[in-house]
Amino acid sequence: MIIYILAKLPEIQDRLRDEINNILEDREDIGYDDIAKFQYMNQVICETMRMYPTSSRANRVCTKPITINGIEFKENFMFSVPIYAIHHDEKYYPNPDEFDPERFSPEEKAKRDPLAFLSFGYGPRNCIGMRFAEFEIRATLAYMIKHYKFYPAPNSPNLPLEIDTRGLMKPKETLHGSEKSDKSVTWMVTTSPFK
Ligand code: HEM
Repeated sequence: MIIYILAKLPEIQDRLRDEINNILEDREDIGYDDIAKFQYMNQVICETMRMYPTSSRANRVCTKPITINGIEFKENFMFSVPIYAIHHDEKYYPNPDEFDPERFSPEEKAKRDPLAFLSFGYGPRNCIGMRFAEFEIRATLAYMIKHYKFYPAPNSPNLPLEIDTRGLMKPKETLHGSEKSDKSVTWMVTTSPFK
């Protein structure tokens, strides 16, 4: 999904590439210390996960009765926290269908309730693989953006993508590869070696 978005938004892709090249310079290896410096990349990833959270909801069971904002939760009540709906709530994210990594600048983030971003869930039962996933995504993205430039394939749907929120998030439309594809073309975007 993130590569698709970057193919559609070349200015953001170029800014991200500048950041990666500034930090890695000519090095091929990507270390833990580098990952912590990828501020703009972090913003791009968070904004992708805001618009297209992998899980559209998190489920919980009420262990003791409680009333919150006038809503009574009885013991053993099952309920869902609507991640997708919260991530698209104008109250937290004005113009929510626009992809804007600036929403996750340190200044903007500090103004927002941390519970307005729930891609990995929250609390003692949040995603156990979060730190691993965060590292893996950043290292993979740094390598891909450093070495390739991504373009949208013909007939690729425009942003924002319509998504199916049943179960794990997926686009409603198939993201087609290019008909002129060669070995360097992925299933959803055309690529060309960057150097
Ligand atoms: C982008 C990648 C990932 C996303 C967006 C994601 C998202 C989530 C979400 C939303 C939850 C539910 C949290 C809650 O209810 O508060 C969850 C739970 C979980 N995730 Fe992930 N996850 C990712 C990667 C991973 C990886 C790489 C692993 C394992 C290596 C993993 C293992 C788990 C496990 C075991 C749980 C259940 C935790 C529990 O019930 O205590 N996840 N994840």
